[in-house]
Amino acid sequence: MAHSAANPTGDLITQVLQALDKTEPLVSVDAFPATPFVDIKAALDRLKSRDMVRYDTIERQEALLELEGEEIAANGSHEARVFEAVQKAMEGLSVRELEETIGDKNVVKIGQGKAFKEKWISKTKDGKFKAIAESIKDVTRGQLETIKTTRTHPDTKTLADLKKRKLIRMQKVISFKIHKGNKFALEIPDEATDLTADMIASGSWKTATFKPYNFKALGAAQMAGALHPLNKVRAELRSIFFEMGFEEMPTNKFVESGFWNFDALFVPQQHPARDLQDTFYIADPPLADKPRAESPEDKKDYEAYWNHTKEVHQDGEFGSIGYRYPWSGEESLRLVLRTHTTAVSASMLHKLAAVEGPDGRPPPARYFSIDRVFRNESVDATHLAEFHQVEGVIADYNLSMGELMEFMDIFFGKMGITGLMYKPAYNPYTEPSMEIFSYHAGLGKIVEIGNSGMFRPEVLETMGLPKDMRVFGFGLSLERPTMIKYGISNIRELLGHKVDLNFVQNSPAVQFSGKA
Ligand SMILES: N[C@@H](Cc1ccccc1)C(=O)O
Repeated sequence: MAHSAANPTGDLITQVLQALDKTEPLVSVDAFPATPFVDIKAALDRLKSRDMVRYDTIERQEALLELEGEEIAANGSHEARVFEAVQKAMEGLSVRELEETIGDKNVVKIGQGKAFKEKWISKTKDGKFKAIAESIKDVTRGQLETIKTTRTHPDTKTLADLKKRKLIRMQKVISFKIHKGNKFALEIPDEATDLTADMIASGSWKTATFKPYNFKALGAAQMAGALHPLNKVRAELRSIFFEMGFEEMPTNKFVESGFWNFDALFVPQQHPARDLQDTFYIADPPLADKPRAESPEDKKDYEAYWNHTKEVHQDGEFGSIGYRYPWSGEESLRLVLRTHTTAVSASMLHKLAAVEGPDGRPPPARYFSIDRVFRNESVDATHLAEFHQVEGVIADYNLSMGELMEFMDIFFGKMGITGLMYKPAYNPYTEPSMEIFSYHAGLGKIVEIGNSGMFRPEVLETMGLPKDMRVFGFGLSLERPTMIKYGISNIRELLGHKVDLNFVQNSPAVQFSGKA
């Protein structure tokens, strides 16, 4: 908005008024050929709103000389130059001599042909050019000179002709034809912007000139709400999940029991992830109630599931020998800030086990969530104690690893990430587990983009899911793709109190194009 054109200098306004005082109507391109159109218009609009001028917009075609046209206007047409050179040499000129005199082979080549045709020159027996005309008239040069000064030519045929010869070009010029308005004066009078109490008291309002309202003026740009870059990427990812048939999981609880965050996922109670260094524990209240149904429709026996989980940890089942340690019920009830949204996936899968599909068995399902998780990490440029996890879970009968890798290709392909690579990894709840990598051309290196795996029978069958139902899960952070997308190297630019609001306000929308 603060463009200079919207606020023309007083100088230009004074110049317009003075020029108009002498010449009326005044044509802006003639009076101010070098002043930008927008500046003139802004000045005129200011004067017009005060009834000091009236103006009409006029459009006209102007003829401008091309480079060759300029040269002819300055030095004469090719044929005229040939004639003049030949006429000056008493003995006539050979082609080479002519070329030397004029210094441009091209001028000689075109010029001598035309000069012959016009019967200005002829050739002697010894091959020299000789002038035969007394004098000539260089019509083209004359026409171009006229155009150079007037930017047009009275004969439209001449204009068309010169344009065809590429000596001139036509250009549309917008100009203003300006007349004096009813309140014309040589300068804008002093203007009051507001009617004040003082003016009313003194009566000066009666004679004051008020600045006219400009109802067309745009208001100052307002700072409106803007989606945070993480939200923009999140929205894009959600639409990819929905498009691929996923259902969104309810991830509204940040606090979970150790049971859902760890035990249901067959994470042993001595696992380092459960250490204070890795997990935030809640002090008050320290313990959750035993797992239970949260809605009357949920007919699962949570108490039995809790006990069954204990048995599988201690002694194993479903082909597993278990961990062989005394499982503590109290440890499983300790409240934690969830360390992954897989805690929610666990409770979703447990519920799925009770759903009867058309054939009486749990139907295939696809769940996803994108929400916050917490880890007791040392904070650095790329790690905070909290981040957003993108999680997907696919449950189906007889799923194979090949199908899952195919799915990953499609899913990440939609985000523009291609050429996935896998590395065997370890999660207590999946076997096999695979870290997912991709080559990032922008960074010039291979980056880890996620973690994945097939849930173990100890997890699924304890929940009551059928043996031949396989469940594949994967997780990635929302921050990583967002940082890459926006070229951010420090996570604090994205999260926390140091975030630059201008960046949030102006970050472009993300559209995963499906291209890397
Ligand atoms: N929970 C894993 C991601 C994951 C989800 C589901 C299966 C396998 C892995 C993580 O936090 O990295």
